[in-house]
This record gives sequence, C-alpha cells and structure tokens, in this order.
Amino acid sequence: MPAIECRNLSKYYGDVRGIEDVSFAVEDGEVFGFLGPNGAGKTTAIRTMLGFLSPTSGGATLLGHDATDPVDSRRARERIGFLPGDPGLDRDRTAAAFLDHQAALRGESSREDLVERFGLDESRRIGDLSRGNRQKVALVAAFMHDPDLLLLDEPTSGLDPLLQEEFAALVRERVDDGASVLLSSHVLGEVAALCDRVGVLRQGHLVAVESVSDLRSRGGKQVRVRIAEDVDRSDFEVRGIMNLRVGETVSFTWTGEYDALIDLLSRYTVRDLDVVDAPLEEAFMTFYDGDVPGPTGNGGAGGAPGDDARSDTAAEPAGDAR
Ligand SMILES: Nc1ncnc2c1ncn2[C@@H]1O[C@H](COP(=O)(O)OP(=O)(O)OP(=O)(O)O)[C@@H](O)[C@H]1O
Repeated sequence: MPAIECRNLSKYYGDVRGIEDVSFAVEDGEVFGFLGPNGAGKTTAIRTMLGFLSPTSGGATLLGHDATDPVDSRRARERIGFLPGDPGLDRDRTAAAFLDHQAALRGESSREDLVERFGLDESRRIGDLSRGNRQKVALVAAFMHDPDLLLLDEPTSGLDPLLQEEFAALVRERVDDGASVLLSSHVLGEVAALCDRVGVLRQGHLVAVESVSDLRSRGGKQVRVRIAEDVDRSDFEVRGIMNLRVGETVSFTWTGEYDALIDLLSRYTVRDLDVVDAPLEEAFMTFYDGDVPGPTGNGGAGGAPGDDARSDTAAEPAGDAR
C-alpha cells in the first residue's frame, strides 16, 4: 500500500484553480518532493490530501485512509506529522503550551530529544520568537510523535543553514525508521539532496514525476577540457554537445555516452579535464519554460494564498476555504 495515493485530485477556490487532475503515489519509505514556483499549487495539494480542504473532484488516501472522509482522515492524521507552510501559531501561548496541546492529541515520544536538538527554548511566548524559532516549534510538533508519514510544506523556510542540515538528518532518520515523507519546496537543491523522486507542479498541474537520479542524468555532464593543440570549433559541433564554448579551454554540456566522449577527446592531447554533473536547473528548464526555481528559491511569480491563512496543525482540520 502506498503511503499517499492521489487520484485525479482537483481543488478550485471558486473559479481560481488551485490544482487540477493531480495523480501520483508516494511509496512506503519514500521521500517525495513537490517542486514548483510560488502559486504552483503545492500547498493546495497538501492541504487537500490531508482533508483540510474538500476536493472539487478526485480523491486521496493517506496510509490507506480516505482523505475525503472526516472520520477516516482524522484517524490517519494521528499517524501523520504535518508542517504547515505558514504555521499560524497562537502568538500568546508559550512554545511549551502549544506543544503540550499537540502532545495531548498525538503523543510526544521524541519531544525532549527534538527540543534539545533544535535548541528550542520552550518557555518563550511564540509571539516573541523569531521566524526561524517559530519554524522550529512547528517542526518539533510535526515530528515529536514519530509519525509514519510526514507532510512538510516548505519545511526549511526561515531555518539557517546549520538547522537545515539538522532537519535533513532528521528526515533521513525518520525514513530509516520506516516513515514516508512528502515535502514541498521551491528550492531545487533541497529537493535534489533529500528526495528520491520529485513531482513538478506548474500552474496547478503535475507536469512531471521523475526520480532525482534520472533528472540528473538527463541534465548531462558539464565538461571543461584544456587541449594542447589548436581546436577547430566544428570538430566539437557534434551530437551530444550543447552550450559549446571554445576558447583557452573548451567547455560544453555532454548528453551522450561516456565512450563517445572519450573517443572525441582521444584525438587531442588533453592537458586538463573536468567532468561534473550539469546543474539540475538545466533539466528543469523543460518543465518551467524558463521559469526555473533557483538555488535560493526564487521561483516565478504567482498568486499568494488568500483567505486560507489559518492556524492549523496535523491535529485538526480547520474547515474549508471553498
Ligand atoms: N484560499 C485561497 N483562495 C483563493 N485562491 C487561492 C487560495 N489559496 C490558494 N489559492 C490560489 O491557488 C493557486 C495555488 O496556490 P498554492 O498556495 O497552493 O501554491 P503554492 O505552490 O503552495 O505557492 P507558494 O510556493 O507561494 O506557497 C494560486 O493561484 C493561489 O492564488
């Protein structure tokens, strides 16, 4: 049984398309990434799967439970950790009071460990915490009951690089313990580092689902070679070569087999050779029509969620914004 299964899931906000006809599955033990620029539908997809929003059509199951059935989806949520993209935590409560409330609903077997690991001061009022520290509270809440499935909407936003590393380690540990993870991001590097497969959302449609390793190999290799002899540009204008630049060094993106590259270079005296994976951005160009999510997360333009900014956690569905 897949951890998540979406079948033709659509969600419209009135006339506004959130997602349309989204179908995919997250296998048991898999880390699956939703990648897309702002407004692509990542949050809508996650919240509809969780039963916080009613689908316009289609359906989803989480851990075998029907997301559209209020009783069944509540049962699923006991075994799920959810990190909302915009955790609207109650600013007047202390972090401890918030976590106590969450713990009463779902458990807290790893709370102490996580609080220590993220260096969280639970005694502080949530309203007095920095954005990064509020994100830590939400992360502890999502992970502290050792859930079997984690749905994490932009989990590292606001975290400094060290804490991002800590978060990545935590995800890997949970997966080693058998959990499955769906996370959304518009940061390509984050998805590439953590996920087995990635689903690319664009204007509400799931336009591709691919393994990260396939994407990497499709992006090709970036080759930089210093050659002793004078090079005739036309010698390199062959199949498999893109983005050719001929100067003091010859550089290009190679999309063919290694043997053919070695054949080509064997005609020269090679002084220096550098072959690395081409940036994943190149593979993604095809999906985004040039609107590529960058390494710093600057995706394309898009609408912002409107009436849907609510305080919600994995515990309670917060109604429907339809
Ligand atoms: N409550 C709402 N009411 C009306 N339209 C909405 C609402 N929430 C989202 N939308 C619209 O649905 C589309 C998808 O938005 P969504 O927030 O799901 O995208 P996203 O990929 O999560 O974006 P981001 O990366 O900015 O969080 C956008 O066009 C957005 O304007």
